[in-house]
Amino acid sequence: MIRIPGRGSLDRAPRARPAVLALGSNLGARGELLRAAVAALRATPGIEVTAVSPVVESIAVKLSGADPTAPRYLNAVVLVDTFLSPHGLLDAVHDIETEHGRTREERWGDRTLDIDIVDFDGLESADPSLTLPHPRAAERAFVLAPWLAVDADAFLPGVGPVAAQLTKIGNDTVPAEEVQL
Ligand SMILES: Nc1ncnc2c1ncn2[C@@H]1O[C@H](COP(=O)(O)OP(=O)(O)OP(=O)(O)O)[C@@H](O)[C@H]1O
Ligand SMILES: Nc1nc2c(c(=O)[nH]1)N=C(CO)CN2
Repeated sequence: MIRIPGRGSLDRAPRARPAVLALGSNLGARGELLRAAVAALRATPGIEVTAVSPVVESIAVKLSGADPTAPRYLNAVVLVDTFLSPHGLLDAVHDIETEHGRTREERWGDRTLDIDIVDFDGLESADPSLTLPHPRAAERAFVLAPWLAVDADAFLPGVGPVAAQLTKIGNDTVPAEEVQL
């Protein structure tokens, strides 16, 4: 069968899709690393950074629970519009992590830079290589609080409004006003 595209599809411009990225760092020059990550996102073809949240600080959560003896984290959320596919965006953020010294020895271990995809245009996916929305975002005030700060109407697919979810779990972050991204 020969498929003849309708006029609409020939004229339709590719659409940039919104995504929500969660950034974290608890090793090295944490603020500098987050700033460098935002610059790298801005420099990536196919990504437009539309908002950068305030920075928050919190105790490191390890697999064994909150660990006050580990270096504290700085976290922020970056909103983007992107022409990349979900996996294309994941590859791009992995490249940025690697360029900034990220190593993977231990699950939830200390790290120079972590960038997670919290939401990609409301998609839901159970693919382990890219689960959407991020399966642990709803339990992380260090994700929800900065996200809410840049989008009062933020909504987590399958969960609901971020404002209500943050009230439910409690906000254990503190503002890190001295760090500007
Ligand atoms: N939404 C997502 N965002 C980022 N990575 C994801 C996502 N869903 C699945 N992954 C996969 O998770 C793998 C491990 O990611 P990473 O090392 O950042 O985990 P982590 O930060 O230690 O833990 P967590 O996923 O709980 O934040 C990645 O290689 C990636 O393929
Ligand atoms: N406070 C805090 N704890 C964490 C964080 C994080 O970003 N902030 N990230 C983790 C794995 O992604 C594990 N624990």
